[in-house]
Amino acid sequence: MDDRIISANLMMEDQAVELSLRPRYLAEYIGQTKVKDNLKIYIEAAKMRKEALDHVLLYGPPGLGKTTLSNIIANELGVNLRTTSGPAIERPGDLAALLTNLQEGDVLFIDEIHRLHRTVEEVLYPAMEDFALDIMIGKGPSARSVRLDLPPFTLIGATTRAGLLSAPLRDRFGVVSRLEFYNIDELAFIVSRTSEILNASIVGEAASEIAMRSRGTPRIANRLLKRVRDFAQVRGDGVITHDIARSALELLQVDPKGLDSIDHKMLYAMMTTFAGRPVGLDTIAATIGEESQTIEDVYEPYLMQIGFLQRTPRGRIATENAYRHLGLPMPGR
Ligand SMILES: Nc1ncnc2c1ncn2[C@@H]1O[C@H](COP(=O)(O)OP(=O)(O)OP(=O)(O)O)[C@@H](O)[C@H]1O
Ligand SMILES: [Mg+2]
Repeated sequence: MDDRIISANLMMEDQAVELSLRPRYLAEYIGQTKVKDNLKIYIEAAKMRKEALDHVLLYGPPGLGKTTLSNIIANELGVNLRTTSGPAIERPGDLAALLTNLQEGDVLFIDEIHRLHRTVEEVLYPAMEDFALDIMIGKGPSARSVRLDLPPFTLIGATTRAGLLSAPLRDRFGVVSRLEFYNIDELAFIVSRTSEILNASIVGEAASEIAMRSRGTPRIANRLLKRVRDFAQVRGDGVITHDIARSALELLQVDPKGLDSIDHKMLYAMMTTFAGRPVGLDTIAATIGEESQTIEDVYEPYLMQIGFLQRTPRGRIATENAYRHLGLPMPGR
């Protein structure tokens, strides 16, 4: 079970509050400038032509704002948004029902689109390409296929694993956008914005402190802020000062780079047990008791982003920066 405070995955405690924290328009959506600037133009153009926006694929690590952005796109277009997810669509008929209920220009959002069943995916091809639904009528030799027209619509697919998408599906998206980790300033801005919505007062340094430890991820920033706010309420007078933020984050065992005890354990093992030699993903997974998939999709991207981990053909290695961060000498130096 993934219950690390620095987990980018959606946790129970996030659910209630995330809805109220979600920016509703592009102007409120912080960062991701390139993605935003492109979308702005495509949305404007689609509105001018009174056409459905091209299909959009959003990919990137969890918690960076894919679901949020999909909601914003529908809002900006002024259309309805229908939300579903890959694993939730069990049969082709389920997808057909969703598609036939769309109105012209609507957005259909499919989260975790890499987990669509093959048979369902095949229904999606003509729907995306020709706004058509091919339905089989009858069985056996007398079976025939009938084509049903669909209203023009926009499919937005979201995935943490673009590499798992089949080529025919990927090729049918006109807009493919990769969301990046946020920088400290952007995260500090998000933390301040969230504090305002939560009616909590926070000083600038405290917002930056939380931002630095949020692994480039708004979801983590918001979660850390909520925990720190609790400390400020119980230990202080409610104001989130720099001192309170720092000591709360220390108690939560999130270090200044956003690493927790499990990251430390993993890096330590790589540096000592494996003496700096390349280590395979599965070995790392066994060492820290986490699934390989989770490490690869969620934890590794950030460690690579901050230059603590490198992938080599023979396995993962910790970098000099990582040794320095943990205060260990690099082997052979
Ligand atoms: N650009 C942003 N500006 C402000 N807040 C943001 C931004 N992006 C994300 N957030 C906040 O982070 C939270 C998580 O974002 P969201 O649920 O959209 O991530 P996601 O990429 O869909 O994650 P997952 O991969 O788990 O589905 C949102 O509730 C929102 O409050
Ligand atoms: Mg999401």
